[in-house]
Amino acid sequence: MTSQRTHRVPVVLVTGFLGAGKTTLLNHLLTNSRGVRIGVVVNDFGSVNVDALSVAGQVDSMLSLENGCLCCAVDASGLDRMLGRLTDPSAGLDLIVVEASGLAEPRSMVRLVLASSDPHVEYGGLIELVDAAEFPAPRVRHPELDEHLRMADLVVLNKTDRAGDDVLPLVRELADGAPVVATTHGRVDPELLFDRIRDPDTGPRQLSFDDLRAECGAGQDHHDHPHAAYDSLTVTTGALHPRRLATFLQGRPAGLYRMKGTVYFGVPNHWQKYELHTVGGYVRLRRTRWDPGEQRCTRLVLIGAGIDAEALRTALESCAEPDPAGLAEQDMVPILRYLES
Ligand SMILES: Nc1nc2c(ncn2[C@@H]2O[C@H](COP(=O)(O)OP(=O)(O)OP(=O)(O)O)[C@@H](O)[C@H]2O)c(=O)[nH]1
Repeated sequence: MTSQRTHRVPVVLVTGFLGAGKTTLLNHLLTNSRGVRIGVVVNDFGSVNVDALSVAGQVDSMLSLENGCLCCAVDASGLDRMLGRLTDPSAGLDLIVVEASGLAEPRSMVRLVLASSDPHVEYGGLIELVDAAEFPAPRVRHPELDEHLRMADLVVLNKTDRAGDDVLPLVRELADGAPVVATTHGRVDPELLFDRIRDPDTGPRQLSFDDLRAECGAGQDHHDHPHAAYDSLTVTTGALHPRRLATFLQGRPAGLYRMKGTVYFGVPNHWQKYELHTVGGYVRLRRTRWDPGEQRCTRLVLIGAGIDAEALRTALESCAEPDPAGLAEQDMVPILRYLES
């Protein structure tokens, strides 16, 4: 192995539609890293990088980008600067994982990494996550998702606990020869990625010129990208009334595909921090702890197509409760049915 080789750090891209489980997979890799030192670049679509908050604390080095898609970068220099900081030998990292936003265009992401002028950067492959339960609906709206599967070096069919048996054969067919691994909660064998560090010959397949031909080339026209039709908004407020939030969730418009973030209820015996995730028809609430000194508040990112952002903001803000300590514990009942066991 030459000394130059030892200084090249594989950069693996993790892509997949909104809510497919990218952060979950990333956290799985980080907690099962088996001594492999991993740097992370997290890119979120909203103005608050919820994904960055979810992985913080577990990672050897993390850089976060928010409010826009990395794939929209006009040139590679922004990503290059970030990758340069992580691949520098002084950072001592073995692998960089870039978690794309759920609306990123994988081809553009690959091009950005391949175009890197940083001699330490080595393209490490594309992992495309598929939400086995929600896959059919976004696929109708975004036929390009089929193509994303064809480009991948590894397809992870996630959330198989929520899906029927018919999805795996379909995804295998669409993946066109790329390996497909069926999982729950992003629990892929980390060796699938780490092997590539130890044995570069098992690295990503070479993408052809056609694969990479600039769909958003010289003119950088992003109208074909999934995110062109999507809006996001961030709502920050105090405590939410659990019943009002439950009603909001039940009546949320179909276009509101994704919600994520932190909810504060402040109801007696429910002072904890709650993480809320909605993906299509799926709603989950997870009880967790506030960090020391963390402000007790609600902060949610909402992402959808054809949504009336201001109406949603008003509707969610009107779930606020100025005196949550005055509520009774049974007010939590309608919302607790979404609580993860
Ligand atoms: N039932 C089930 N839920 C899962 C599984 N994997 C992830 N989830 C849940 O799906 C929700 C979304 O997961 P994330 O990992 O945040 O998805 P993401 O792809 O990072 O989301 P975006 O960055 O917004 O695109 C969370 O509530 C996860 O706990 C799974 O295999 N089964």
